[in-house]
Amino acid sequence: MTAQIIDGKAFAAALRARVGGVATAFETASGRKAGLAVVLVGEDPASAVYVRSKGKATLAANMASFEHKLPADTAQADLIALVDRLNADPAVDGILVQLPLPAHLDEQAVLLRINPNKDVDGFHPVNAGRLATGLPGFVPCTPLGCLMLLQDQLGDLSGKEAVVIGRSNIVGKPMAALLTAASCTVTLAHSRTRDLAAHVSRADIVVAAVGRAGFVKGEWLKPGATVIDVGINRVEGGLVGDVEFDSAACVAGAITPVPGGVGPMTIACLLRNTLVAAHRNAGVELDEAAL
Ligand SMILES: Nc1nc2c(c(=O)[nH]1)N[C@@H](CN(C=O)c1ccc(C(=O)N[C@@H](CCC(=O)O)C(=O)O)cc1)CN2
Repeated sequence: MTAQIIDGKAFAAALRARVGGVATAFETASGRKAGLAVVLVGEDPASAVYVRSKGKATLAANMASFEHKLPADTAQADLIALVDRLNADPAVDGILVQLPLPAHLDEQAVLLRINPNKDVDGFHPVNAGRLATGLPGFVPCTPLGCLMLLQDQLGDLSGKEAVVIGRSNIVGKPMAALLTAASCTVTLAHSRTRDLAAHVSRADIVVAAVGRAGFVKGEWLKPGATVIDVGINRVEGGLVGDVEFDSAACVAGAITPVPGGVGPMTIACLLRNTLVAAHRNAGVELDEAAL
């Protein structure tokens, strides 16, 4: 193995500490804590773990955490009514509805109901539009975390060839938009892409977000490429990413592990977005780029 391992866990811990310091200063300046409301519907075990982690991380960063746990058979109207109450609550700066929702609920309608200025997940189409057009808004946490890791690793990304594999609204599309804004030349590849290996072989940066264990092979990579693995696939023996780690680590210059790479950045960026929302809502100045 020759690749450097990108330690997302350590980077995320440092970001959470920085957010905690700024959150304390925010409380002094505004007379209240920044607040994050998290809504969990049902009992999906992985979602319950993520929601618990979010609550703990929020409190540890000196912000207020409001957890709303609803039964799996919650009606659409009741969930919408809760979102409306959170939209109107001045103690709540950020609202997050944990995904996936149970199948009977209309996810898009729920996400559309969140006030875009409290949409710290960055999933509302208004925030997607702001990202696409370079306006200030909220960027989805996982791609934002990937961008931070890439900039820490490579510095200026301008002119780099980047391939993003996966075109979801939550990761692939915003990731491509962020890399475009960072002046990369971006290919957004997906399940219908022909000769994916040829695209990947030209890339300085590969972001894999396809949701298929070990899908990207080491022999596809350009030697020295930086590989960001967004996949979290549960297989016998534990968690693996979308990249075949052992073969990729022999060719890449740097690679994120799974676990301990991109995953921890998701929650750290959620805290960051919540603190940004609090400053905007309270009219307290913040150097957002420095956070
Ligand atoms: N409303 C949202 N729902 C979901 C999101 C999201 O960003 N907003 N993302 C995922 C789940 N998620 C946070 O919600 C999340 C996933 C993974 C991790 C993480 O730290 N993973 C660890 C491994 C954890 C394990 O052992 O299972 C890692 O990769 O190192 C954090 C948050 C879907 N839903």
